[in-house]
Amino acid sequence: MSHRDRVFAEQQEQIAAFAFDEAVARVFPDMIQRSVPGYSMVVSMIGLIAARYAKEGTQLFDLGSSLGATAIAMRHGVKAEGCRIVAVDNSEAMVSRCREIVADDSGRVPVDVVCGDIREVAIENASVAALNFTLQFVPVDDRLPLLKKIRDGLVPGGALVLSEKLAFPDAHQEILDDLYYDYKRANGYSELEISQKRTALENVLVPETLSQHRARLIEAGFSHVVPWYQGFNFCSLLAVR
Ligand SMILES: C[S@@+](CC[C@H](N)C(=O)[O-])C[C@H]1O[C@@H](n2cnc3c(N)ncnc32)[C@H](O)[C@@H]1O
Ligand SMILES: O=C(O)C(=O)C[C@]1(C(=O)O)C=C[C@@H](O)C=C1
Repeated sequence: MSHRDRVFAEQQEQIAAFAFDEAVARVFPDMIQRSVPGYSMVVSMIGLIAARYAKEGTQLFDLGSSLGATAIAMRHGVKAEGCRIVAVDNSEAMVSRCREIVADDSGRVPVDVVCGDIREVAIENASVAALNFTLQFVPVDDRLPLLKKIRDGLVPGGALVLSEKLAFPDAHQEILDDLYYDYKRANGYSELEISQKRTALENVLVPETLSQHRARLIEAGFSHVVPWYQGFNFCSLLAVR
């Protein structure tokens, strides 16, 4: 059941740092759908990417899986035999709900839902990995080691999908921010909700520019970095080993 996101609807005296806690997990499908332009489309396209890149007998990783939407899209996309999906998140509230959602889903590919830190989990024999709006929450200094680990765990020709909120170096920032807040208003968020969530996300969600992402993926050892989606200030890149 999807509950309406009212997490920032009431005036808060002190705005705590944004966390993927029980209150957020409860409303997450509604929150992310109303907050990330193109979210559903990106998730379903990851199903197509998984169909193309998954190789027989390999693992697919959904890193920062929340309620498992991306893992489930991969599960229904994969055509190769003998694959297994590993969904990892360090929020217990997300993981316990994710396990129920995965159990209720009809897909046949095995999905392991792991409660853990993606910086610590072993990535091996992988043909596909997704960081779908997750890397932006990882401390900046930990991003390159994480991407190197993913790159090293991918089989040759394997792919990473990296979806992120972007920062822009110039006037594009204001143009896209204005449109992004219009998107939130059009989805029923009030000015109070928009501004309180913005404060809560400061220093928690740290966006970087497209060129920073591209340079770091190349430094991590990926051969090709292909931007395939942008909706206002949100994008998705396909990085191929
Ligand atoms: C925006 S949500 C991801 C949405 C999800 N990938 C999807 O497609 O629906 C970010 C998730 O990353 C998780 N996360 C952030 N840092 C993490 C870390 N270091 N290890 C594991 N999970 C992390 C959060 O708990 C949260 O559930
Ligand atoms: O609401 C915002 O401002 C966002 O940046 C969206 C965003 C995200 O990109 O992850 C932030 C937190 C929630 O996980 C859902 C969406």
